[in-house]
Amino acid sequence: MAVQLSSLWLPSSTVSVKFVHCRCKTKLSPTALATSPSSSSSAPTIQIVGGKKSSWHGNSNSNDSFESYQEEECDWVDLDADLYYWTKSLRPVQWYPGHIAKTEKELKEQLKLMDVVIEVRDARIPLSTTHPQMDSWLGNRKRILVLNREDMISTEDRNAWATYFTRRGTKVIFSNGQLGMGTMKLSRLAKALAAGVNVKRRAKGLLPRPVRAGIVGYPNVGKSSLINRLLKRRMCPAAPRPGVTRELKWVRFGKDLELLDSPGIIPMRISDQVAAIKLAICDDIGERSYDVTDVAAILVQMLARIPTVGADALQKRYKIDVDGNSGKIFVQKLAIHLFNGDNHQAAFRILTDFRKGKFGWISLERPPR
Ligand SMILES: Nc1nc2c(ncn2[C@@H]2O[C@H](COP(=O)(O)OP(=O)(O)OP(=O)(O)O)[C@@H](O)[C@H]2O)c(=O)[nH]1
Repeated sequence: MAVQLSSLWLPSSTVSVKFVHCRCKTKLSPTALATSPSSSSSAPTIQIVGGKKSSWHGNSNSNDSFESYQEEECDWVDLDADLYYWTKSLRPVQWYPGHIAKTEKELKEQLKLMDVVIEVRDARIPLSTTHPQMDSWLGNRKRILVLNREDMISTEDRNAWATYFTRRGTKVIFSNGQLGMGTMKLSRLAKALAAGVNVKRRAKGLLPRPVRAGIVGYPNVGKSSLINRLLKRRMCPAAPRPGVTRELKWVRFGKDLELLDSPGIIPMRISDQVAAIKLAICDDIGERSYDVTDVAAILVQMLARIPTVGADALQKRYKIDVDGNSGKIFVQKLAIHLFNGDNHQAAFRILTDFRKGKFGWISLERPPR
């Protein structure tokens, strides 16, 4: 079943099926039992590893590494299953402003002109930041996958995703749209992939033309920043909120590459609400589409369970215990403690802290196995 799931690239919520086959070495925690839907079978132990280094490959002690690797994998599978239940009762997150509908239509037209398509995703949530229709839109078109915000995940996460995509035969580049890492490699790869275009043109007696590369992806994943970094000029509007780019725009990079910046597109209806909540946590969807308090509460519950963060990190930062594994109570307590009872402000603080990396370099997804 796990093989089927990974080959279908199903979103994390569906990975819960794998749990059935997983021989977890987890212990029951009374607090998690009281609140966690999946805990009726076994609730994972909250493992506090701390620091920036991800526990993806377990600790350095080789005797323990395989066991801890398996346990942590199980923790993640449990977490994905619980996330599904946590999000079930919430107001669905949906965001489809007018400019996205317009872009989707125009982009399909422009795709015909592209020699290569560069799909940008958020490295913290690579599975949740791909459009379900992307494969059908692109067909056999040459394609490069960029996992941007590489600075926001650990080296171990990066290696795990690199292995996962490489095994699937997908060309993947990690980039940093703020500092420009990966951009030169991206332009070289785009030109190399599309080199055949001018070979064909020459054979027909036509003059060579620049390679056309379209940059597509979800909102706020860093598409415009990547182009600006590559051009070393602010040619495309970029800002820390989704939906800044409103128009398709072709820009020229040197003599032989043309890039299309496009507004972020997401589906009209997001059926996977676990993915939607992750988009909200990572600020990859318009803020009006979700309840900040609900999203922050879920983030707290996630962070408490993520091996490299844990309840201790939350306690240390806010001086508040994660009681009964309830993120909502945590937000309310923080509101009383720091914001005169304003839950919205407290929730916003937690989300902002996560987005600024105050809890370390955290990927919210793991490659399916
Ligand atoms: N930490 C970090 N921030 C980044 C990175 N790339 C982009 N950003 C920031 O992310 C925010 C969004 O970047 P944009 O380039 O506007 O994203 P976009 O995909 O064009 O967004 P839309 O206009 O919604 O389509 C900006 O504040 C960037 O500075 C990165 O690699 N790391």
